[in-house]
Amino acid sequence: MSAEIIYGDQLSQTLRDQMKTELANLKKKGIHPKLTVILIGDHPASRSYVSGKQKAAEYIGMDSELLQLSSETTEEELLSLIYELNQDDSVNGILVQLPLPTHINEQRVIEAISPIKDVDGFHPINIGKMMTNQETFLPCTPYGILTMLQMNKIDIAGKHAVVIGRSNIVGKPVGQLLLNENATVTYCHSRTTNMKELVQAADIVIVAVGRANMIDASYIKEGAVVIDVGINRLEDGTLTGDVDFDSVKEKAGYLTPVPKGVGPMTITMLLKNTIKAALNQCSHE
Ligand SMILES: Nc1nc2c(c(=O)[nH]1)N[C@@H](CN(C=O)c1ccc(C(=O)N[C@@H](CCC(=O)O)C(=O)O)cc1)CN2
Repeated sequence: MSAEIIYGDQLSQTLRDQMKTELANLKKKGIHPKLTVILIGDHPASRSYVSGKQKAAEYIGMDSELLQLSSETTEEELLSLIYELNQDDSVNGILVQLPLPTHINEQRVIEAISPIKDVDGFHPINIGKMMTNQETFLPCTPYGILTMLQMNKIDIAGKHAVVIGRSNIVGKPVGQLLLNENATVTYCHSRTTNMKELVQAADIVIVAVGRANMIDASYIKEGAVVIDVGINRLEDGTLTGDVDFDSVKEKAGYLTPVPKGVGPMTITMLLKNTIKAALNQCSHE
C-alpha cells in the first residue's frame, strides 16, 4: 500500500483563494480585517514564519502589520504595547510570535491579549471554550490539522487517535479537537512506557515531538492516517519531519509531508481566525 499524501500547501491555496473572495466582499461592506503580529528578537525561524504570515495576508488582501521589537524589550514594554493594541479598534487580531526571549513570561503575555483579538486561540478563556466545545478561535496548527482531515473526508468519530507530544500549542489542543469530533484519544509523551504498542493500535497518529524521523513504519498500523507536525532543520539545511516519510508512506493510508504539509495550514487558519475576529467585532459595535 502506498499512502495518499495530503499536501497542506495545496489545501491552503484553495482556502486562501476562498478567503480572498470573501475579503473582497467584506471590504465592499466597509469591513477591513487587520492582523498585527509582534516579533521579538531575531530568531531566524520565527522571522521566516512571520514573513510567511505577512505574505499570506497580502495575498488574500488582508491588512497586516509587523511590529518588530528588539530582544532587549522588557515584559512591561511588551504588555503595554498589547494593552494599546487591545484598545485600537483598527486592529482585529493580535499575535505574539513564540517562542519569546526567556526573560519574558509567555503565559502573562498570552493572558494580556484581549480574548476577542486572540487569533492564536491561546488565551485561557478561548482554550476553555475549545475544551467545552463552544464556538471560539481554535489554535492554528490543531485547527489546520482538523481541516486537513475534514477536507480529505477522513472519518474521525469512533476512531482511535494517538497524539505524540503534549505541548500547549499543538499536542494538547489537537487531542481535544479530535475528542470534540468523537475520537477516542490517547496522549503519548516522554514518560510513556509503551508508546510503540499504543501507536501501533492507532487509526490516526499525530506526531508533534520535534525529533527528526522518530516514527518509522514499525510504529504504524496498515492504512493509518499519519499527520507529521515536526519541523526539524538538519545540519545540511534541509527540513524533515518527525516521521520517517519514505518508510511510513509504504504502510499508511494517508500521510502529510514536511515541508508543505501542516506548516502552511497553520498560517491559513490564522487568516481564517482573523476574518472571524473582524466579523465578531463589527457585529458587537
Ligand atoms: N504565536 C505563535 N507562535 C508559533 C506558532 C503559532 O501557531 N503561534 N506556531 C509555530 C510556528 N509557526 C507559526 O507561527 C509556523 C511553523 C511552520 C510554518 C510553515 O509554513 N512551515 C513550512 C516550512 C517553512 C520553512 O522553510 O522553514 C512547511 O512546513 O512547509 C508556518 C508557521 C511556533 N510559533
